[in-house]
Amino acid sequence: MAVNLLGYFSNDIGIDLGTANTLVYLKDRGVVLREPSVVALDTATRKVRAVGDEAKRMLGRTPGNITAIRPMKDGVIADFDVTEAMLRYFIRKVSGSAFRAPPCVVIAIPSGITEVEKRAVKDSALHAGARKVITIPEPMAAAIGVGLPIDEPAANMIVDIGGGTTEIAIISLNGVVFSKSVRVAGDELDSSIINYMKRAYNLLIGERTAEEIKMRIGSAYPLDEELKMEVKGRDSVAGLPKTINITSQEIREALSDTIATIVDAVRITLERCPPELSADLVDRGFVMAGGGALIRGIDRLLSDKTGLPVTIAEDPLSAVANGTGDVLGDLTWLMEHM
Ligand SMILES: Nc1ncnc2c1ncn2[C@@H]1O[C@H](COP(=O)(O)OP(=O)(O)OP(=O)(O)O)[C@@H](O)[C@H]1O
Repeated sequence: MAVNLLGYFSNDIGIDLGTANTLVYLKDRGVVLREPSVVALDTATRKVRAVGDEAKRMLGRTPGNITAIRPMKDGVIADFDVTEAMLRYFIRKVSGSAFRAPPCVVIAIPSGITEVEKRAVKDSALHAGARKVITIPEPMAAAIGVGLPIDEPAANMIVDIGGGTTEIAIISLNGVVFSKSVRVAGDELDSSIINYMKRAYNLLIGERTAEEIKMRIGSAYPLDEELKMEVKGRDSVAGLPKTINITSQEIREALSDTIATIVDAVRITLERCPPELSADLVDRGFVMAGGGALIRGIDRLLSDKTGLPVTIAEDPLSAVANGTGDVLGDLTWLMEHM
């Protein structure tokens, strides 16, 4: 067991409390938990029936007495009690009986969050069993997690496309020079697919099917080899189950408006960048993180639209969690800089 800089024996943890997924990083061990941020509740008593993977399988498939919800919506806490129950479940799951003392928890939060929302996240973690809670802005954690040299007097730019929010930041000398957070990301892409299927084929599909379509054939840029997929849902007119075949070209078109919003946010960030830092970005470009970085061709599209080199992080889904884990080793740095 490690001794941290505050002098306690602990198994301190870092948490990426995401709208889509929650990741927990255990000090000296790495990412030990990666589960959907979903909770299934008993509709009448609001008692928690399942959390994480098990609850996600229930989304859209629950009988009347169970409700499966995502307590973090659009990058903020939509349901405090349920978020707290979820955090408690995850913290207990990674700690088991291993913690001799309650852990110090570093939580990454969206940069656009209000003070009230920030307080709510901290309180949830404290009630969930943390000894001390320190928050770090998501893009800062992502930049650290992908290994950008944020302490240098030079522009380090990160674009993190998550489930509920896209976070863009330019960091220099351990500080955020400019950041932008838009509540448009993976979930909005799923909604675009749901709307398209309804409009074009009278086919009603659920969130999980839309996400699967996005992952299997979604793209932001023409593909060398276009893809096809069979989709099942309910015909909104006949009311019966129906199967149709769709192409990646159609889905690209369906996603285009939402992707354009993300591109605009990146451009606005670049327009606000001080000139010396803009000059750095010409060569250094920016790094993409978050699950949205895995949309085929998004790096190419952003590179075309900005004229900058774009790199996708090696493991984009773990970037924020890895960043919270990296700073666990130096909590005094974190307290001085956050
Ligand atoms: N291969 C893939 N292709 C396209 N999208 C993907 C892929 N894998 C994951 N995603 C999407 O990435 C999103 C989740 O990313 P991530 O886990 O980084 O978000 P989060 O941290 O939970 O959300 P936020 O940062 O908004 O709080 C989901 O919308 C998911 O559908």
